[in-house]
Amino acid sequence: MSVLLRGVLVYGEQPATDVLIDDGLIAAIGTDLDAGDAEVVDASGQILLPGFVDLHTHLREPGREDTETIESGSAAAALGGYTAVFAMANTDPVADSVVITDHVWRRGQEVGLVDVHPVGAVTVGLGGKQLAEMATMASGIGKVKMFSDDGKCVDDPLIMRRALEYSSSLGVLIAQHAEEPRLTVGAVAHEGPTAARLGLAGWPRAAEESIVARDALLARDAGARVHICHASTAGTVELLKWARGQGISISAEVTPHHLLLDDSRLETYDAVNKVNPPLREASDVEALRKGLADGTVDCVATDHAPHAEQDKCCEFSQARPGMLGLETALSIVAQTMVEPGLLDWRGVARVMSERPAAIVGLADQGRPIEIGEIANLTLVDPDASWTVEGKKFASISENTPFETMSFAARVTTTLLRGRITARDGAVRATTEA
Ligand SMILES: NC(=O)N[C@@H](CC(=O)O)C(=O)O
Ligand SMILES: [Zn+2]
Ligand SMILES: [Zn+2]
Repeated sequence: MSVLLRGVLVYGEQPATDVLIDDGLIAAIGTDLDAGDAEVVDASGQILLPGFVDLHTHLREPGREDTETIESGSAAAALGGYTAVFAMANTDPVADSVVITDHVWRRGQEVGLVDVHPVGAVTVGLGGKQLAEMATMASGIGKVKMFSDDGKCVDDPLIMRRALEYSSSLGVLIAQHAEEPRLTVGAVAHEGPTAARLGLAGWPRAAEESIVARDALLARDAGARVHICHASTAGTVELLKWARGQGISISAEVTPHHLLLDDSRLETYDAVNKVNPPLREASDVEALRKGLADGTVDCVATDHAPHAEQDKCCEFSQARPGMLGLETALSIVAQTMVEPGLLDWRGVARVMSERPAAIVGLADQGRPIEIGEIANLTLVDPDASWTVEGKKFASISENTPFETMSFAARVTTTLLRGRITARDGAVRATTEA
């Protein structure tokens, strides 16, 4: 099985070249390569990047297969340019045991469109009281590398401290949903003038920042690493800078929606814009973009959060928080970071593939585009110009805040270990290869 990519710009750089992929590896890079019996992808002017890695995806299996499954979420991921995703543990039942984490990994491999790495829960049932059996999950078939109670904060400082100590002896990563719950009781929107005017209960920046600061100190003392999920405030960016300056091992992600949207979106009371942490102010968006550009914020993660129509199309305070992300992430990063000149395409490779792979320790992802390397690759058309329509997504759910927005760039093709998993809007199941 071989594939010839014709006329691509590797990392967006001139001159255009051909890339031949054979037997899962990059076999040749050069001009006018002989196609032989390879499938030819005419990709002139398209940008070749390492396959994207999403450290933060919700796939809802087991428990809410009416909103997303490992199969539908894998399709969304492949179409979005992803070759690896980390499926969060807040399923039903919670992924706090090796039975669930191994199921997630096995099912992902069966579907074969993207490597679905299970995230294990830090505490039993996301209850925040008792540590889950992290070592058992880490040594299962799913080889859990990341643990998170995402959806909930590990708010008890003693439990968090023990989790960090335990994680560093296991060599795994703890990812924290930074939200001090005492400061967000009943909160549904960013605490600020917009929420005050609209009569929505506010989620203050300090609820996030106080946990980021606390966990940086706990990681320092435990000699451990900590990863901050969905950073949303300018203050978090400042705290990350400070912590790095102290030599603390801290990493952080930002979502595409926090790079593009702010709380002015709430005017319509449409709960499609309700998310945790909430959409903040324009000054936060600006700080997050700058932080991502200068490396203070390590990477982009989608926090792809599918929800059923009945859980979104209701009173704002009752609606579930979260929005889709996998199929729009690259387009938004291109618009918010590449177009204004904050990142070049090499920078996109860094924040969407290389850094996330390094943070979680995936050896086969985020690799350089060189002969002999594993062909986990993504092709981007910078001039595709398309309009978002939720009902056309591979995701079962349709809760996108980007509905009717138009974007210039789009993923056209994804290859997982040399096999085309998505091309021109359609996925290819393993059996068709
Ligand atoms: N981001 C969200 O608003 N929702 C996530 C949970 C989470 O990421 O905190 C979900 O599971 O729906
Ligand atoms: Zn979260
Ligand atoms: Zn999440």
